[in-house]
Amino acid sequence: MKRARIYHRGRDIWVSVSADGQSLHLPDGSFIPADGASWLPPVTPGASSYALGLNFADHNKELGFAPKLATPLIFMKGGNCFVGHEGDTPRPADGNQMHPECELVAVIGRPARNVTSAEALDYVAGYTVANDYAIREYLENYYRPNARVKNRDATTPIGPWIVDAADVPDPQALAITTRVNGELVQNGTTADMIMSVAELVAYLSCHSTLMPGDMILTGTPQGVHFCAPGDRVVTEVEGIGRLVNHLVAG
Ligand SMILES: O=C(O)C/C(=C\C=C(/O)C(=O)O)C(=O)O
Repeated sequence: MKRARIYHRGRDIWVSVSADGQSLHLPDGSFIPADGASWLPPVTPGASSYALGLNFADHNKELGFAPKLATPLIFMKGGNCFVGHEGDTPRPADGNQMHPECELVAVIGRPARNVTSAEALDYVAGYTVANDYAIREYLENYYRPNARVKNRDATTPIGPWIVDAADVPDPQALAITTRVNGELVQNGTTADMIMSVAELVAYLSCHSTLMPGDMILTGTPQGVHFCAPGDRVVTEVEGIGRLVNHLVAG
């Protein structure tokens, strides 16, 4: 099953999505086409969002970092940075080195505190896709993790929907791709994550109680490709969803 959040007739509502992703089932029992819907980020208001940087050895290598960091690079995302499927993302005038980062996102389903990796996936309700844009000019001379880069308004497209965990037999066996104006610029797999989804849930749950709706962005594979206003950026995680975003001047 898939669930999405849309803006419909003046209301912010959660809907179920047909298996083929083509229609949305409204709470009143009626259906509307998915094409043309006003997609909102499938983020629960008040939930926390954690993100992991440098979780793929090939991406770390292209950026000049060690293949594996001594400690995981965790940062937080505020609600302001999310924008839904088919949304616009502003690229600042001095952000010539802005690049998309396709990521699998795990959504927590029940409170998790000090859970083990072996049991961690039982606490995951579902999965979605994020494009955690980075702006390299803003990263190079600043400490990490960096809110100036990673928490800008509407710079993290997410969605289109959340797929139930029951429909994702192995979150570590999914292709991750990004296409910019049709050109393939990222082509990885969740199999190459340094910390798996289960290890991340367990690790984070030792520091913070993870609550229903909390999200974990799990990092991106190699493929730094600078984008410009006017670009159509499509990030996709196999079996989860295809997220479309439009870069605009900002
Ligand atoms: O891009 C960097 O230099 C590292 C970084 C974030 C990286 C990711 O989001 C990622 O690898 O998925 C940072 O904030 O410093």
